[in-house]
Amino acid sequence: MRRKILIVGLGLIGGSLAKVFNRCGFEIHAFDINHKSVEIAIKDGIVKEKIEDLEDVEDEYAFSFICVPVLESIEILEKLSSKIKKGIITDVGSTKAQICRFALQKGISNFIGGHPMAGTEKIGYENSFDTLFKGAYYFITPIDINSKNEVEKLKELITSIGCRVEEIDYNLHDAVTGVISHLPHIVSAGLVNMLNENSIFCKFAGGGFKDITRISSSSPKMWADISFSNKEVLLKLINKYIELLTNFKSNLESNSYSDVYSYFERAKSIRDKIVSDEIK
Ligand SMILES: NC(=O)c1ccc[n+]([C@@H]2O[C@H](COP(=O)([O-])OP(=O)(O)OC[C@H]3O[C@@H](n4cnc5c(N)ncnc54)[C@H](O)[C@@H]3O)[C@@H](O)[C@H]2O)c1
Ligand SMILES: O=C(O)C(=O)C[C@]1(C(=O)O)C=C[C@@H](O)C=C1
Repeated sequence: MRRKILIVGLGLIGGSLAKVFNRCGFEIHAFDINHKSVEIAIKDGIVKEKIEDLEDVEDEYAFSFICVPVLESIEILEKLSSKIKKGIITDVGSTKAQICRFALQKGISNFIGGHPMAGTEKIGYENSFDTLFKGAYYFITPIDINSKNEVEKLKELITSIGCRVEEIDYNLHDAVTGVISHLPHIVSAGLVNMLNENSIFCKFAGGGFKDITRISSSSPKMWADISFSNKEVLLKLINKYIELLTNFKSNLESNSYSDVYSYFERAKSIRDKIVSDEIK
């Protein structure tokens, strides 16, 4: 008998997981408020069964993945944890402190937080693909009440789809992703918001602008949820970023060429190292 995986939220990430787990031989069942995406996935041969209502979920899944925007995830976890007692429940949300604290508070010991550091600016099942996670880092944020055996089982599953698993404390996770993912999305959207639609700026936007703003085509719901879910971290980071720009501004005002040069020189050296480490 094929082992079963439940996916709640069959969008870009849920759909990509469904595709890779189906390829690995699991039987996939799925629930999404957008029933169409599950129906298409059944036609594609990716999903075997559509769950009509989360109240009807049976305790038959080895793994259940919550793949909805982060502010929706807690309610889903609350519902699933009242039904699923034998298998592991995990999520893919971009923030981890809020949901892990909730699981701790409610004593949901079969919940183990997760987060793949892979994605695109596209939304929905129609843009999902089975190689999205290949070679990507995948954070796992266990809590004290998890069984070590179950944490190992989740790590094994994630490794089997080609990810590099990193176990990390949930607070540290949110501090790190605040810097390398959440603040960059806020900044990128800010640059785009400086323009007006159809303006001369849009017409002439070149490679540089398109590179730094690609991620601004991402889901507004996903990013509004992340911003509130990681609010305390982001408020501090935004202050730091304002300070950085303020320093740059005063160096420019005072014609301090060497300081302005150093701003770009430091950035180049760090960015070049990130890219060269990736190739190794
Ligand atoms: N997109 C990325 O780059 C990326 C990367 C890593 C993690 N994540 C995380 O993955 C999660 C999903 O993001 P995505 O990119 O797949 O978004 P998406 O918009 O492509 O998919 C979300 C899906 O969840 C469904 N949904 C929304 N609310 C629901 C609910 N209450 N019950 C059932 N289904 C619901 C939507 O209909 C949609 O199909 C988010 O928590 C996000 O933070 C995203
Ligand atoms: O490549 C992109 O489009 C992404 O934004 C992916 C990205 C990221 O910031 O790196 C976005 C959010 C996730 O939680 C993980 C990955």
